[in-house]
Amino acid sequence: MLELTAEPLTREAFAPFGDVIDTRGADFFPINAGRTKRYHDLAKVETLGEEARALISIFVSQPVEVPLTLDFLERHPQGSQAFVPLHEERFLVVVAPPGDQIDPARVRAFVTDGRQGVNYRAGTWHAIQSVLEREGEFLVVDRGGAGNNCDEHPLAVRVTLD
Ligand SMILES: NC(=O)N[C@@H](O)C(=O)O
Ligand code: NI
Repeated sequence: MLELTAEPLTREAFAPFGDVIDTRGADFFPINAGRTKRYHDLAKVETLGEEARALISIFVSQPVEVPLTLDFLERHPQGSQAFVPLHEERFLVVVAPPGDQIDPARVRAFVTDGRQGVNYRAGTWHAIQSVLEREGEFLVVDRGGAGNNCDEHPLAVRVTLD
């Protein structure tokens, strides 16, 4: 069983796996006669393969128990997948770099601070949505289309919080 302690999520640490969606530390430009700050292009949406298109969904998730025990990670080879909390929900993120095998030494666990969202780049191995403390609502942007877009890889992981 791989034992991990979740680290606070940062853009830098998450860079090998995708993007952190957050206004803090991001550039913006004014639009709408200066009334709006556009935090532009915060994450790369990937929709690959046949009949590919971007989907916008809302996930309503029940909270996970901590320590979180996992027996697999999944990946979406044909597209990215973004999760943005709608009510400052915190969630756990367990990831491994793209590739056909998972190297346990390269698996990382993060905890978000409620304001952060994540965008898993296509092929990044990740745990399924794991909200903490209370029911969570997430805006999800991912890929629809033909063919398989979800692979599972067995992996036994136990994630604790500091
Ligand atoms: N299955 C599904 O749409 N959700 C998962 O991909 C997930 O990462 O939660
Ligand atoms: Ni997923």
